[in-house]
Amino acid sequence: MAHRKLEPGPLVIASHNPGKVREIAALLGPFGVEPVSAGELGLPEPEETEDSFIGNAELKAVAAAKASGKPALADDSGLCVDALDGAPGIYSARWGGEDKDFGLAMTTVHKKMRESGKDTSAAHFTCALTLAWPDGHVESFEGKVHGDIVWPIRGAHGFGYDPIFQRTGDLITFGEMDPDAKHGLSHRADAFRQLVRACLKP
Ligand SMILES: O=P(O)(O)OP(=O)(O)OP(=O)(O)OC[C@H]1O[C@@H](n2cnc3c(O)ncnc32)[C@H](O)[C@@H]1O
Ligand SMILES: [Mg+2]
Repeated sequence: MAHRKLEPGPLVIASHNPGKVREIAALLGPFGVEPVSAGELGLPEPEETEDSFIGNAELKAVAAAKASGKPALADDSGLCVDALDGAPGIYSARWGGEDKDFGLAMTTVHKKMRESGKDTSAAHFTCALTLAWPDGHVESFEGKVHGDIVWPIRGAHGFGYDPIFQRTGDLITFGEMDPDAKHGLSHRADAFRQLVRACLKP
């Protein structure tokens, strides 16, 4: 079935994570949409009750589109560590606790790896992006980037788990990478390319 195209105009970024909102606004830069964040509109942060990245991205995008009456774009993403059977996965934000402390979350990843007898592990980031319209129509895309967990943490760029993730073939972590470079090769960039092809190009 044909994908629905997004018309130029306002687009709600249905995320309460300032790091993500920054990256998504940068990715949307060239496409003539006017990003406005859920925080700016005072939209509530829905509880993420689904058991998949796409399920939670759809839940967040549909809630924001219905509440605002405008198309909305949500991102559900996370770090999946092979040595931890894919954890933290969809619980990546929750490992930061109430204070959203990703120093704590990264230490927890390292501690659990050590407990399972591993000092290193392959890992990947996943990003599900959903565009939703006020009538309930959704378009969803999933992107990935593969790499390894490094310890100790390195770099102060990006957000979340960036300082412990090194993409396969790179010598620097996402935390050490220039933000523009990360925008070109991340899990979010991968999902975004699919979304652009399907919904933003005429
Ligand atoms: O749900 P919203 O409001 O968008 O914000 P959130 O931070 O709760 O977002 P998620 O529920 O999708 O949780 C994803 C978590 O995974 C981590 N994460 C996702 N993408 C990342 C990236 O590019 N770099 C580092 N960590 C990332 C980060 O810690 C996020 O908090
Ligand atoms: Mg969340």
